[in-house]
Amino acid sequence: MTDGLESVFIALDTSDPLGARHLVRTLGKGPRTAGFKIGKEFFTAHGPVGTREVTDGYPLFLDLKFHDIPNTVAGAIRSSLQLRPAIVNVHASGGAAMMRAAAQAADEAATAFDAPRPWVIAVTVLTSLDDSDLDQVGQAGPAREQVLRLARLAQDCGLDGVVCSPRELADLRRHCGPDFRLVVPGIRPDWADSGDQKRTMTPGEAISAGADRLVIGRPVTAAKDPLAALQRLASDLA
Ligand SMILES: O=C(O)c1cc(=O)[nH]c(=O)n1[C@@H]1O[C@H](COP(=O)(O)O)[C@@H](O)[C@H]1O
Repeated sequence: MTDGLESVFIALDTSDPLGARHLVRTLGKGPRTAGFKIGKEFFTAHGPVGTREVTDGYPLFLDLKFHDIPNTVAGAIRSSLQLRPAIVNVHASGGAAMMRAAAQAADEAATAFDAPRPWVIAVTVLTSLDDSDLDQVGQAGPAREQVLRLARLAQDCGLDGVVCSPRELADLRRHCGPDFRLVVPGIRPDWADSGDQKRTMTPGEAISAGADRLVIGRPVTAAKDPLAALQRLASDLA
C-alpha cells in the first residue's frame, strides 16, 4: 500500500461475486483507488476463497470488525492474516486486553506466515450513530469525546490507528499525532445521499482534515456509472 494519492478503499458491500468482480475490474485502476474493502456481507457468503478471487491481488481491507474475548479475537486475527490483508479491524469497545491481543497476534502471524504486517485498527464509534444513539445504548457521549477516548486507548494498546468519522479527524490528528492511521468512512460528496450515515463530510473535507484513507461504498458502487462517480469524487479531492 502506498501513501499519497491512492487514498480510497472501495467498499464491496454485496453478496454477488460477479458484481463485485466487475467493480474491481472497473475501479481497480480508477483515480485514487488504494484497494478494496471486503466486509461481512461478502465474506459471510464467499469466505476467504471468494475474497482472494474477487480482490485479485489489490490491497485488501478485511473489515470484519472483531469484537469478542481476547483469545477469540487473537485467533481471528491470526486466521485473517492468511489473506495477507493491508488492513484489519476490531471494535475498540472490546477493551484494552482485546486490542493488545489483536496487535500481538498480528505481529506473530505476520512472522509465522511471512506476510506483511497489516495495519491493525480499531473502530471507535460507528459513523451511523449520533449523540442520541450513544445515549440510548448507555455509552458516554458526545460522540466526539467517546471517539477520542477510544482512540487514545487504541493507541496505548499498540494499534496502528482507528476508524473514525470525518468529523473527529482534526481532534484525533492533534491528540494522536501524525503517524496514527485515520481510516475514514462516512464520506458523502454533496451530490450523494447520506443513507444510514449520520456523521459525514465530503471527500475533500475529510482529506483536508487529515484522513489517511477514505472508505467509500454506495456513492460509487451504487451509481449507474461507478467509474464516472469515482472520477467525479477524485476531482473533489484534487
Ligand atoms: O469499519 C468500517 O469500515 C466502517 C466503520 C464505520 O464506523 N462506518 C462505516 O460505514 N464503515 C464501513 O464503511 C462502508 C461505508 O459504506 P458507504 O456508506 O456505502 O459509503 C461500509 O462498508 C461500512 O461497513
